[in-house]
Amino acid sequence: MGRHSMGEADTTSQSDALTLRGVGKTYRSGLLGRGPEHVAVAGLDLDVAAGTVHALLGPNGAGKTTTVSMVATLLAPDAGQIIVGGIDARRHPDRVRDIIGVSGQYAAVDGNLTGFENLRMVAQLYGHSRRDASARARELIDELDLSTAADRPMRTYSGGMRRRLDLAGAVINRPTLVILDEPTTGLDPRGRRQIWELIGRLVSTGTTVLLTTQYLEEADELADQITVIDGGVVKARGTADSLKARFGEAGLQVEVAPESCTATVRTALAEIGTGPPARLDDGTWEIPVAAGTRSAVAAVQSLNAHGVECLDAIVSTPTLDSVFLSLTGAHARSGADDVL
Ligand SMILES: Nc1ncnc2c1ncn2[C@@H]1O[C@H](COP(=O)(O)OP(=O)(O)OP(=O)(O)O)[C@@H](O)[C@H]1O
Repeated sequence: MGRHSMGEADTTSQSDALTLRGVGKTYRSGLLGRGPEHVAVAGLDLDVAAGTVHALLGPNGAGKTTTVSMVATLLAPDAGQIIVGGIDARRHPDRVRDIIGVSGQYAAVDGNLTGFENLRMVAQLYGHSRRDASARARELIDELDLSTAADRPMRTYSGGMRRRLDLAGAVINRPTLVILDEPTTGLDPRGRRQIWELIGRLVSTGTTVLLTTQYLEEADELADQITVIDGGVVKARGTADSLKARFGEAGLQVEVAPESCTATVRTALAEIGTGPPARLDDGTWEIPVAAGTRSAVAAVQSLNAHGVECLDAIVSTPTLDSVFLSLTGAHARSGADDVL
């Protein structure tokens, strides 16, 4: 597979590929927009360095799709500034469209056409000659591992294949910024991993990726930087590790002697935890704690002081799930929720 031919972006510096300043969008419903207003995005700032993956992470209704739709020039912001590759998106949306690729627009162009025909058509819509369009379509079909299905009608494709074809459509014009709205929602773990690999390859060629996701492991795996949004505002931003360090809660798993009094264990653990202890089905206990191994020592001491024998105490490191929960009050999607 041609590792370095997929994106062929010309952004090699670490300058910003995308900048948002004070971007806002309010939806107005009712006749002539005179009904209730809904603020979907409010005063959003974002800086995405060239050649990196930036994930917008948030629960349902957080404002992720609205944000990327504005960057993709599919929706006009009411306020603020969006600069893509040095171009003001509100003033020059056509020029921005020339340098971006957007997912979700190509997979279902025509289900009766083959994957190859679909891609060739997309390339022709971008102005490539039929010959160049064919060559580019074949090249991407190889790179996206779709060769065996390339000459079958699209309607026979699995969800994962459609998603890969859609990604091919998004990169066919060699964009410098690729915008992917929930690129793996609904895919099984294998399909999800394939898309992650493709995104990794895109970025290794210098392309910048802005993606939205509700999956923590996706942001954790792919993103150089994560912006957590909820209710249209930024709750936090940083690398996965820095978010975990700042907002994540460590957990302590404790095993006590089987004959121990439940109420006493609860009391002893409550004294050292940062939240209520929970007794799991297998009889072990779990409790959120301030990060650090001292919590395990503190648990043993507290249990001993209450006359409870502690058999084991292990501190687990903070996960992005606890970050998500503490910032948005919602649990993230696990990825197993919505397999096709
Ligand atoms: N066309 C619209 N008219 C009115 N309200 C809208 C419209 N589109 C989105 N909204 C509302 O704006 C808010 C942000 O929606 P958006 O689709 O951007 O969120 P999201 O983070 O992408 O959520 P999801 O993960 O569910 O797609 C939500 O409360 C949504 O109901």
